[in-house]
Amino acid sequence: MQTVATLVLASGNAGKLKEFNALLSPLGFDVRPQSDFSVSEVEETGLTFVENALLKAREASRISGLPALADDSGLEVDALKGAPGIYSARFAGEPKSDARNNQKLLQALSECPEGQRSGRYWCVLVYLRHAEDPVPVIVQRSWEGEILAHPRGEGGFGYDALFWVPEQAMSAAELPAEEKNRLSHRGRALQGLVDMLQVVHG
Ligand SMILES: O=P(O)(O)OP(=O)(O)OP(=O)(O)OC[C@H]1O[C@@H](n2cnc3c(O)ncnc32)[C@H](O)[C@@H]1O
Ligand SMILES: [Mg+2]
Repeated sequence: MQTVATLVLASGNAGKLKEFNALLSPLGFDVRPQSDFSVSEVEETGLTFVENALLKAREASRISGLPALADDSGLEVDALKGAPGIYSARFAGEPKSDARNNQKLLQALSECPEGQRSGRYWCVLVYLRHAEDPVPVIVQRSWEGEILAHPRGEGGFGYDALFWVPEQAMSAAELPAEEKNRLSHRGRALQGLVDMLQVVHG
């Protein structure tokens, strides 16, 4: 297949990289992880997903000299006033650990009854043509769900085993990968981004 574009993925998260590859490779994108260029993790100092995604994309593009795609995402839980939000990756502190983050989430909701455990994943994608691109392409999507009281399923990453998807009657970790990519915050944001790239950049 003809390569439509080469880009660097500004993420060190193996779960995200797997999902991006599955979605972008069939569309003809040559997707390179930022580790190929020894891009190190930037400090995520923003107060919004979009600021953090911009910081990540800019750094990856600056170091690699390629267009960059960054994802800043997280889980917003209503009963926790939106936490862990932009702090989802480091909810239980450093070093980042999905297992400890999940434990902390269960603990924080231990008194919260069924029916009051609503939440959503957010994904903000930023695409930069180059490090100083003044016209970033930005797409944000959410995915509604409920936080389970016990983990279910082995797939996905992050909080997926605790994220119940009512329409499918499964946790995100029980959904087949293609199904998660079709429904998820990241999958739908990426679809939106690809559509916008065709309009904005031809
Ligand atoms: O910044 P990069 O290098 O991309 O990797 P990261 O894991 O630090 O990524 P974020 O800063 O964007 O934090 C997002 C966190 O939100 C959670 N998360 C986001 N999308 C998710 C998904 O599809 N399934 C499960 N958890 C998700 C998960 O805990 C991630 O670590
Ligand atoms: Mg991060």
